[in-house]
Amino acid sequence: MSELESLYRKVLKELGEDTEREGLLDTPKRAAKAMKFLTSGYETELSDVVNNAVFSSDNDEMVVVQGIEFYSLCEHHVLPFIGRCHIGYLPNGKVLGLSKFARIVDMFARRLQIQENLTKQIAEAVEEVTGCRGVGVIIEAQHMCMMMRGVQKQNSMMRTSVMKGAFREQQATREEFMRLAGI
Ligand SMILES: Nc1nc2c(ncn2[C@@H]2O[C@H](COP(=O)(O)OP(=O)(O)OP(=O)(O)O)[C@@H](O)[C@H]2O)c(=O)[nH]1
Ligand SMILES: [Zn+2]
Repeated sequence: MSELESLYRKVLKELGEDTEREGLLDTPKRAAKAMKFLTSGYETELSDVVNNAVFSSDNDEMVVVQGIEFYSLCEHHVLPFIGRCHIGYLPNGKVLGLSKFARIVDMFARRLQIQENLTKQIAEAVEEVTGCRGVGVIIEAQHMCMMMRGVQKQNSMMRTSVMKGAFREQQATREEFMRLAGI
């Protein structure tokens, strides 16, 4: 039994559960496996995710990848926050393989996070791998710690953004991004 598995067993016992009953026999193992997956971003590096899928291109117009869904865990309550991420960038001779945007999002989402930091880490990663002239990231998410417990608000949405380079300096670039991202 792994350390994580035995800790989950202890948690179940502390909650007053009978860990020997049929339905719970494999639960510590399953929970440990699930949590390892949900935090697998800690074992992932940007270079592995990108896998050299950066291609030369003389198209220097804005590229937007809209609506990348993600599942993360808030670092305060270890409860899920779930949402969508929109990424835009202005290439500077190099473009990134399309699927890699989603892989970058997952790499950072599968860690304990706050939404603001997740947004910033994604923007910095896109900037680092593409050397782009600017990048914008917007995340819209709902936090289970605010829905299932605590203040129990079901309909609020948190929207965070990070704008870098031309996206920060030029209003028109920022607006084009918002329009293409459907915000
Ligand atoms: N800014 C930000 N806050 C977050 C995020 N995820 C959770 N939180 C907040 O973190 C705060 C933690 O507040 P505390 O007062 O220490 O914890 P708490 O008593 O459980 O707070 P309540 O949720 O208000 O019951 C709460 O306001 C959460 O809503 C996030 O991604 N970004
Ligand atoms: Zn929380």
